[in-house]
Amino acid sequence: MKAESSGLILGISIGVVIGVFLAILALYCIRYQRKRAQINSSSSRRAATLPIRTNGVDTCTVLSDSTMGADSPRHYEKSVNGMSLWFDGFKKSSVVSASGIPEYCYRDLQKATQNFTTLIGQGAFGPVYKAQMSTGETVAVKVLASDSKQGEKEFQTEFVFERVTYANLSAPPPCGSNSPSDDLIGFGSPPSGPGSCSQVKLLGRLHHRNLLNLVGYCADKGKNMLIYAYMSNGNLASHLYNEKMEPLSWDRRVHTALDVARGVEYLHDGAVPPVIHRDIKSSNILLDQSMRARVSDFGLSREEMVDGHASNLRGTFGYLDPEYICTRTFTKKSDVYSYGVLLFELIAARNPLQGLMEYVELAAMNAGGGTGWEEIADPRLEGNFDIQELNEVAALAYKCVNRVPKKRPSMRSTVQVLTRILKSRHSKKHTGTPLSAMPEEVAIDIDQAEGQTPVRQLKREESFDSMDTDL
Ligand SMILES: Nc1ncnc2c1ncn2[C@@H]1O[C@H](COP(=O)(O)OP(=O)(O)OP(=O)(O)O)[C@@H](O)[C@H]1O
Repeated sequence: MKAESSGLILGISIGVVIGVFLAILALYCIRYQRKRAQINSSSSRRAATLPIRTNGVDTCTVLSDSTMGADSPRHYEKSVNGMSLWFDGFKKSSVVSASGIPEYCYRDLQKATQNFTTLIGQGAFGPVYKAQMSTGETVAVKVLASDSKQGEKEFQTEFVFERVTYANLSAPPPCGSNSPSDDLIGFGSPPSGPGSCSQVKLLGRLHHRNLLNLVGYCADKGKNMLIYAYMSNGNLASHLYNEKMEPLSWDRRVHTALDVARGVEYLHDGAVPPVIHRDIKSSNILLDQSMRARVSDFGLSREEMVDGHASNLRGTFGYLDPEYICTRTFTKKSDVYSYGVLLFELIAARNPLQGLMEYVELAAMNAGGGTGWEEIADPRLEGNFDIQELNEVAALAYKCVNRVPKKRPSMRSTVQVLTRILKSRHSKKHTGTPLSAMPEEVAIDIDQAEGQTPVRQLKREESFDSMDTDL
């Protein structure tokens, strides 16, 4: 009996020991499996976020496609390694430079522009050509005229953007003015030079649906060229002033005003460090194939010439903030002034160099209490506009051109006012219409007006980028 019970105890003990051993083994196996799974997933995540490398050159930044529309040379179809076709097509001839922007060789651009015969425009920088890349993408190539001092400066400004702007800021302002006001853009610390990572960050991060971004450049065989997304509907000025073109509808003009306001708002409040455009004007607003506007030439400024001599003033006469002319201090509010002139151009289709603002001042004497601005409306509109809306846009424009910079609204406020105008237009027209039933463009504008993507939270450019991809 005793032997029997001690055998039983021994059996139970052995059973317990084996059970515990098996449980420990099972736990160990589970933990091992989990760890393996974690290692696998983190290594694949790492692979997915590795910066683009082309020809062994690190880009320091992954290029965003957030600015790309249908006209863009980079409507990405991701290839296996995460690089776009845009790069793949040019692997042999282009490299992604240290600035993060792909560099192309002269020969390829010569071929793409049929030996530079496809002229589409001429600016102070030099001629602009339409180019058909071998991938089938269409781009615009700005060639720096070899005799153009302006162009050389501009190339430097656009390409070595941060360095030049910083240098401008640190120069003592002329006209006895004080150092730049708090309003003025500033860069935290001097960048370390061309090709540095701080420069990469600036150029690589200026992405917005309403900005025309640099998509490549060429510095080969003594030629400097800048490559941009091709905007098939040209510039806004030609739509306003070319009698051969269909006049823009009032509706399109308000949407254009909002697109531009959003692009500039991004430069002022979304970009880090903030950027002042310095040359907002209708010829710097380009229209894509769906007539959405993109602001071009941001951050650079041409020097105005007076009787063949450099005036020391950057920007374009007719759009220049009078306060800047006096103090030589350019602020965000100087951009707001130029934007106000552009708004009046949209309303009246009159060139600022041909007395637009004198015309506006005359009309302002009669306009008051939110009425009376309709007398300056573009005759080609043939009265096809909502009078109240036109008066609201004109009142906003008039605030933007206030002589006192502090009384001008911020670009963020202009975006809010314009979205409110669009919102009330559509609620008047479609009372009770759900947003989802409205045309996409309108729904997007109203969405943002209602703060579904609160701008205040979009201080960082990454947030603006993610907003762009929604557009
Ligand atoms: N990306 C583009 N897509 C289509 N057309 C373009 C593009 N870039 C420029 N153009 C055309 O070329 C013209 C000249 O452009 P550019 O930026 O060199 O000068 P601008 O802005 O018109 O004048 P300025 O140099 O005096 O400021 C533009 O007005 C536009 O018609």
